[in-house]
Amino acid sequence: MMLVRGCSRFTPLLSPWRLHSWRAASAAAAVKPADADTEAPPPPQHKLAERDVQRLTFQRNIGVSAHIDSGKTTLTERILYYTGRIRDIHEVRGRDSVGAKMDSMDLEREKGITIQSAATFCDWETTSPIDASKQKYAINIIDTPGHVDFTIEVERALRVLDGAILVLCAVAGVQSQTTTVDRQMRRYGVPRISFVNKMDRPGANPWRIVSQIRSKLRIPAAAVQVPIGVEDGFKGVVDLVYWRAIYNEGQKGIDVVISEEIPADVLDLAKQKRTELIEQLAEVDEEIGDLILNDELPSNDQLAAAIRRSTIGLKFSPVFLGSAIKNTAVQPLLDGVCAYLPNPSELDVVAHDTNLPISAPPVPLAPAADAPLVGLAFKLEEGRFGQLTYMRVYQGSLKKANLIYNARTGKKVKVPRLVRMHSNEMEDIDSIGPGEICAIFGVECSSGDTFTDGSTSFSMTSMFVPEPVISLAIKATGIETPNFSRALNRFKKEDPTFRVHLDQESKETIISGMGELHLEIYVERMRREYNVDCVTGKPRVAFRETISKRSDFVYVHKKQTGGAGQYAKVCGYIEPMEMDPETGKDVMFENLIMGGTIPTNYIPAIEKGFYEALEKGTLTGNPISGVRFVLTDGGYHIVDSSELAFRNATIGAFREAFRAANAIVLEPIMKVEVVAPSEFQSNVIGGLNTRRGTIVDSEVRDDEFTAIADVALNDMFGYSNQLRGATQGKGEFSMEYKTHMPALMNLQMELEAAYKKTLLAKK
Ligand SMILES: Nc1nc2c(ncn2[C@@H]2O[C@H](COP(=O)(O)OP(=O)(O)OP(=O)(O)O)[C@@H](O)[C@H]2O)c(=O)[nH]1
Repeated sequence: MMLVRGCSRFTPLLSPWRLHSWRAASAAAAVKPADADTEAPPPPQHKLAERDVQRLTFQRNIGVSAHIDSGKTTLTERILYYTGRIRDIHEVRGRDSVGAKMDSMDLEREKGITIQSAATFCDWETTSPIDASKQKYAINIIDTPGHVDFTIEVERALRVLDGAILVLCAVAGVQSQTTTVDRQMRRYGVPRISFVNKMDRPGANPWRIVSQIRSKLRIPAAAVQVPIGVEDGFKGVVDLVYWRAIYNEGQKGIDVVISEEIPADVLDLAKQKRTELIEQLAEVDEEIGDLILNDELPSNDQLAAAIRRSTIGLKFSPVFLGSAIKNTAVQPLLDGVCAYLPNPSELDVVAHDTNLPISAPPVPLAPAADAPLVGLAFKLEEGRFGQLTYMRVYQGSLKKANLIYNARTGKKVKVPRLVRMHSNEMEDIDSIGPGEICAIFGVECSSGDTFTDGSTSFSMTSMFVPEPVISLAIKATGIETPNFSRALNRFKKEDPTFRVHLDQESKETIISGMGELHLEIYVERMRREYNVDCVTGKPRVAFRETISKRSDFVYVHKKQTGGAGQYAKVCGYIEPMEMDPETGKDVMFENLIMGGTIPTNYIPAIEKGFYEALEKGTLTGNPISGVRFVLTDGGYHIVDSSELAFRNATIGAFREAFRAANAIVLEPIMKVEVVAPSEFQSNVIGGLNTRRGTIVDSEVRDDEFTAIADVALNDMFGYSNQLRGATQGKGEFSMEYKTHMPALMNLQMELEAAYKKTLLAKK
């Protein structure tokens, strides 16, 4: 046996090499799936210099994503330890009460869940024979939450990452949140390697998981390793590509031991699985396909190259196996990150030139250091030193004290401080190159803003933001201090899925979000971070209203009451609008007026009026979505027209047109996953049926079964109690937002009647 790595446990934080090597993710959003029918963008305008290529080749920007409790944080902790980034391993909910590095919030450590994504970076020298250079790879990692209530954290991480590790439990396999993460990875075109964790658990079965990846996630996949030992006896893996056995030894598995000798008891299985790997690749990779047709076998390097090509091409996912908690086979996974996931220059990233019409083709960006700067602010955090803005630099370089321009607002700002993040710690830096992630202080902006050096008008598409599904009335106990609104404003700014509004009728502050846990965490953070104790009302479903047909309007707002009058005329139509799958946006204002029938300085007031009208539908008082407002004509009066008059005219016009457009109520539909012992299957299915659930999938394995159903959120209140009763407390469920659907007519009528009653009571 040969001892390959007795890795130094701790590398100094500020190694000179690392100072220049922290890289980060790319606008994977721009990566088109292999079979996309859209035309490929033209090649980037800026060529990469040799030193760009050198730097980027050894750069990886990855996310770790999965269903709740799959072991993402535990895995990331090992990665940081083996790469020398942290001195010791601390467990999630560990007995030492320190907690994992990436769960830095007190609440995360107490609850043992990840709430916010955390970024860090490390270096890795791969053991893979393909890489003879022995140069270390710089890996930026974002650990994301698994709980669906914090899905925006996954969304924004994947928006700016180049590749991902999809973690799956070796027993539970593909779970509901795995399919959500899968969808998010597809949305942003992020190549992924799969990691079947918890191989030490009784009942671990990687082959079932591989087949689930193929059938449920519909991506060709094959194991690139087979396990040596099972469950408690799991002690290493056979690398099927380079045909070697890999074990962990030493303190917490720090030493990687590689042997050419494949243990006799797994030899047949390894041969069979290597053949399966080649067959799967032959389906998606031409070179391997041709070799097989000619009855030839690929060399190890050919096999590795094909895995890399097809993974980056989004046609394949190589599957790795391991046990993070038992410190087994994590290092080979890191080798896999370097070998099979792309570097920032291998992805097509585009921006839109805002000087050109929307229909103009996008402009390709290149991660060249001397190209004009293009960066995307993807996450905001309020810190002790002001706003901390996480930014991915896609093109050009960002330097401390530089002036940068916000493409949305046109504002010019100076970069006062530039840092790299290691969970909650920061490292000051002077500049950062393309393909990297950094954070800047003291720059006011919104999440999703693009920054440039002012020489271009480029703007990048933002991320997908799902609509809230649940809301609560909230108020401070005792006298309300300024901290109450300060906290709400901060949370609203940091998290686009957290909304706050004042209900004009009840005068209550209403907070909305992605689930009860999401809102609960914010209420708790108000108490801890702002010293504001709050009482909350009962959770309410976030219903919405929409229209089902086009409706034209010609509306004159006219008031003559003595003094200055008000006059404004707006003409146009509203029509149903589908959600943009890239951004989640489903409302739009369009101005088609030509020839100045309304002076251009009144158009923003009309747009504002439209967005104001969307806040409250006339049926049930819920927000309106799925509407395009098109302004085609209008009229004004030289003296009596004003911004206020046009705003009021728009609100009046919209309300009138809305009533005529067959307005309906929409309710959130949730994807509910229930896991329980098989003996309770009929109880559980019966329970879901009584809640008008539609069973979309079910699976029985060993003594356990899983049912997945679509159920209206309104019908889910009290489900945990019912499930407990139906399964003697042994059933578990999770749910996540799927879509909004028209509510049944009787529910709509009920909601309308209740709303009318509150309106009447106010009069
Ligand atoms: N048996 C076993 N348990 C593991 C393994 N990895 C993690 N766990 C346990 O699984 C639980 C969840 O681990 P985490 O690392 O918090 O999982 P996570 O995916 O980061 O969790 P969230 O971010 O809250 O979704 C913890 O109790 C871990 O100790 C493993 O390889 N084997």
